[in-house]
Amino acid sequence: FDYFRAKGVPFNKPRFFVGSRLGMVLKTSNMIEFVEEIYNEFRNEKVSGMFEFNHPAFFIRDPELIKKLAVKEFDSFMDHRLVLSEDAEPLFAKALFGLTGQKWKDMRATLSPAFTGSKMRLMFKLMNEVGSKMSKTVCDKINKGADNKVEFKEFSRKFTIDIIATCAFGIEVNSFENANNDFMRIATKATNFNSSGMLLKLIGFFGFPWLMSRLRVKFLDSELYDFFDNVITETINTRERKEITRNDMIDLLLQAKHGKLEYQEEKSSSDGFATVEESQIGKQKVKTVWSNQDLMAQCFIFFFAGFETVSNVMTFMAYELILNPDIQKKLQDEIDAMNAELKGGDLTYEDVQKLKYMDMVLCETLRMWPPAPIIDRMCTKDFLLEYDNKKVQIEVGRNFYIPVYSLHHNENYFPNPNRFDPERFSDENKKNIRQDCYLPFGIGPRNCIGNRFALLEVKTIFYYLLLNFNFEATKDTQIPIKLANNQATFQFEKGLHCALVPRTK
Ligand code: HEM
Repeated sequence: FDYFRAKGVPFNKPRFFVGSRLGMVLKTSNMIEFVEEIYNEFRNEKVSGMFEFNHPAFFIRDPELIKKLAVKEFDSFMDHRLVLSEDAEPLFAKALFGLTGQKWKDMRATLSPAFTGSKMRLMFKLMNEVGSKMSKTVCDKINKGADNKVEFKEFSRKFTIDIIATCAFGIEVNSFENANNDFMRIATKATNFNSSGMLLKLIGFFGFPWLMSRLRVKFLDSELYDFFDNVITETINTRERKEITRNDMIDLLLQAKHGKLEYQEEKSSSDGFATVEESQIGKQKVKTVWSNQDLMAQCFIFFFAGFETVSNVMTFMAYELILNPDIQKKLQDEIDAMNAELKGGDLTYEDVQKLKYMDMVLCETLRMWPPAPIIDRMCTKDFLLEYDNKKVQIEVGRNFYIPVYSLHHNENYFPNPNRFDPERFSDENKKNIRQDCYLPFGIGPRNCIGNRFALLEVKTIFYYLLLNFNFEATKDTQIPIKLANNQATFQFEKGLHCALVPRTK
C-alpha cells in the first residue's frame, strides 16, 4: 500500500484487503461509479494510483499519455493483466484477449485478415439473413396478437446469439422460435456474474490470482467447455470432410490454420466513424501452425466478447431512442428512404454504409454508454514514465487503466457530455472529436478486432427493427435508468422494459 507514496504519485487511499474495490465487494456501486470516482479524485493529475485489492495499478487520465503508452510504447505495454491463467481457464488463456507477447502477435496477425471490410462484406449476407428473418418472426407474432412488451436486453440477446452462432460457429439457432436453445442457455450461464459464487470467484481472480491458481479454481463451468468443444470439433470435422464453404468465421479460421489467409489492404475500409484501424502487427504474415484447440479458443472469445457487448449497445441505443423520439423519427426517415430505394430488393453491405444518421446515433450511443467503460494494459518491459517534470518507474507486471467512460464524459472533450446528441458525429462536427478521447473499441494494436463486425451487426438489426416498429416507453420503463450495482457487468438494474409498437405506414 506504500507503492505510490514511494513514487510520489497521488493515489486512492486503499482499504484493508479490498484496496479501492470496496464497492465491488459490498455491491454498493456500479462499474461507472467506480471509474468516475477514481477519475475525479485527482482532476488535475495526469496519473494517479489505485489498488485492485492488494495490487497497485496506475490510472492514466491524460489522453496524450494514454496514446503514448498504448500506441507509441506498445512494446512495453503489450498485454492485459492476466487474472485467468491457463489452469483456471484454458479457453480464455488461449484466446486472443488472453494471449501474451509473441503468441498474441502471431494470433492477432492470423485472425485480423478475417475481420477486414471485404470479409465483413461476405459475412454480411449471414448477418442480414438472421436480422431480417428474426424481425419478421417478431412482427408476425405481434401482428397475431402476441404481447408487444419486451425486456429489451433479453430481446436483443436473441438477435446477438443467433448472429454470433451463424457467423462464428456456422449454426442456425432461431432463438425467437426456440428460446431455450443450448446456445442461449450456455451464453446466459457464461455471462451471469450476479451470483454470490461468481462474485467470490471474481474477487479471487482479480485480487489473488496466484491463490486461485494454487487452489485450481476454474472460472467457467466445465459444461461450457464441453459444449464449445463438441460444437466446434464437429463443425470443423464436417467442413473439412465435406469441403463446405460458408464464408463464416470457422471457414476463415480453417483457412488460417492451413496458412491460406492473408491480410488484404483495402482502399476505403471504414464501417463507421467508430471503426478502429489494424496496426502493422496485425498485418504481418505468420507461419505458426495452430491446433484445433487454438481455433476453438478464438471461436469462444468471439462468442464471449461479441455477445454481451453488442446486446448492451443495442439496449442502450433503444433506451436513448425511447427518450428522444425526435431522433428515433429522424433515424426511421433515413431507414424508410433506404427501404424505398431498395424497392423490395435485399439490403446490402454497401447500403448499410450509406446509413449516415444510423452511424451518428450508434457512435453517440458508444460514447454515452461504452460497453467497456475501462480497459487495461500490463507492463511487459520496465518503463520510465516521464511527464510534468516527474519520472515514475513502471515495473514489469504492473498495469495501468484507461478510463474510457470518463474520457467520453469529460466536458473538455465532449461539451454537455450527458446530453445524447448524435450531431456531434455529423460530417461537419466529427472533425472536432479527438480520436484519443473517443475509445469505445480501445486503442492501439490491441484494439477490438471485432469492431467492424459489431458496428455492422447493430446497424443491420436496428435497420429491420425500426423499419417495422416504434420503440416506446411503458409504465415499467425505468427513467432515468439505473445501473446494477455490480462492477463486473454493465447492465440496467431492472432491465429495459418497453413496447415495440408496429408502425403504420
Ligand atoms: C459494440 C461491441 C463491442 C465493443 C464496444 C467492444 C469493445 C472492445 C474493447 C474496448 C476491447 C479492448 C481493446 C483494448 O484493450 O484496447 C475489445 C477487445 C476485443 N474484442 Fe471487442 N467489442 C465489441 C464487439 C466485439 C465483437 C463482435 C467481437 C468478435 C466478433 C469482439 C472481439 C474482441 C476480441 C477478440 C478482443 C481482444 C483483442 C486483442 O486482445 O487483440 N469484440 N473489444
